[in-house]
Amino acid sequence: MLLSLKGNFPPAILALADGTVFLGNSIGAHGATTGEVVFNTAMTGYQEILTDPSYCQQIVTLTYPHIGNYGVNEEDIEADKVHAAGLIIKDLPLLASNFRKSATLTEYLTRNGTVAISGIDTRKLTRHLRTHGAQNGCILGLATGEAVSQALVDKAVAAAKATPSMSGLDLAKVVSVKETYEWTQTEWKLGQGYGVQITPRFHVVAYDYGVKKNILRMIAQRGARITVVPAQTPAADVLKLRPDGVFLANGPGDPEPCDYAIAATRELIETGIPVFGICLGHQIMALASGAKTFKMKFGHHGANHPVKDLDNGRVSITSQNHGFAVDEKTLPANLRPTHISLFDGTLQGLARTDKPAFCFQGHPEASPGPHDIGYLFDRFTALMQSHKEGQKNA
Ligand SMILES: NC(=O)CC[C@H](N)C(=O)O
Repeated sequence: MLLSLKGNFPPAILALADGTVFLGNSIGAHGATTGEVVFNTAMTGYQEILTDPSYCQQIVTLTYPHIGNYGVNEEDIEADKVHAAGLIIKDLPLLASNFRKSATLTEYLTRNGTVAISGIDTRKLTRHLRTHGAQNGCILGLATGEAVSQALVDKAVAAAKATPSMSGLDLAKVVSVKETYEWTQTEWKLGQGYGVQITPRFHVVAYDYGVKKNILRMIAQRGARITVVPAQTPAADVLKLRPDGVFLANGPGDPEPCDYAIAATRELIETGIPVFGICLGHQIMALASGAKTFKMKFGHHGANHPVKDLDNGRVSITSQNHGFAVDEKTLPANLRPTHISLFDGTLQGLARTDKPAFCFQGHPEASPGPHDIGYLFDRFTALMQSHKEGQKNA
């Protein structure tokens, strides 16, 4: 087998469950990893992508060809560790440079125990996934001095085939925080770093199904102190905290088996407290309202997805990361579509017609990605403001 070694990196094998095999170099931890192989088309933001808890048990292929050129830093993290099950890239530049750089991508992957492969024809792999759908895979990162053999290739294919399907997997409770905590950090500013919310106007309870830090920062930035609670917290415990609004986070896995989250959300929406859901939170809100979700062929993962706001016709370029979607045909009468994807027409946003509750399938916190749809956080703040005023006048 032909294999070009670059920068003394040992060989690595990428195998898909259908038996397709790619050879490359191991640029992270040595060992084996398995997961659903998905592709993300964002040009920047690999550190945010790797640390997004929604990628738990997924191996991410980045279609942008140069990954690692600005290294990693201590600030651009969406969780305290890498959650992606593995990384597949085309080219790892041997020089990484940025004023905030604290380590190289390889050092970071190795430190986090993340198996990663470079030198892959990611264009070919992505076309394969687009044609045949997302499928499970295995990366085998060999140790220095180890050689690729047919036995190792067979082992990688067998591991890919043995990986359980993402459908039916409840991973929200796996990645969720186990204890409640308070959050006050606000958005990052050049020269200042992250800020702190010291004069909150609202109290938000955020369900952690695998929450990205930048979502919490954007809510805090708009005047909220946040209590983050574990995924399985019952609605009654949340109500005891007397929130002005409830946030349902993004998260990994299939939304359908998250029965505890669906039940709690149904109860909370009924109380009339403003509720805002993002991604998995959007799917949970839809399920709690009586709609159904389905597994998409290869999902949406990128930072350039056009989404149309059906209320005003405005098109936003958005960040996306989901493999499931809400089925428009199953929407009950009190759930109205607010946004659709201009790539494939799937549902991107919903609002309850009878309660102050709305949700978005993409990622308005845009970390990484364009900030076009950040107005949804303002919508949540406005709902909390009028709810508070309504309570005062009642
Ligand atoms: N980013 C997310 O919250 C993803 C939601 C869900 N796990 C999906 O793949 O559709």
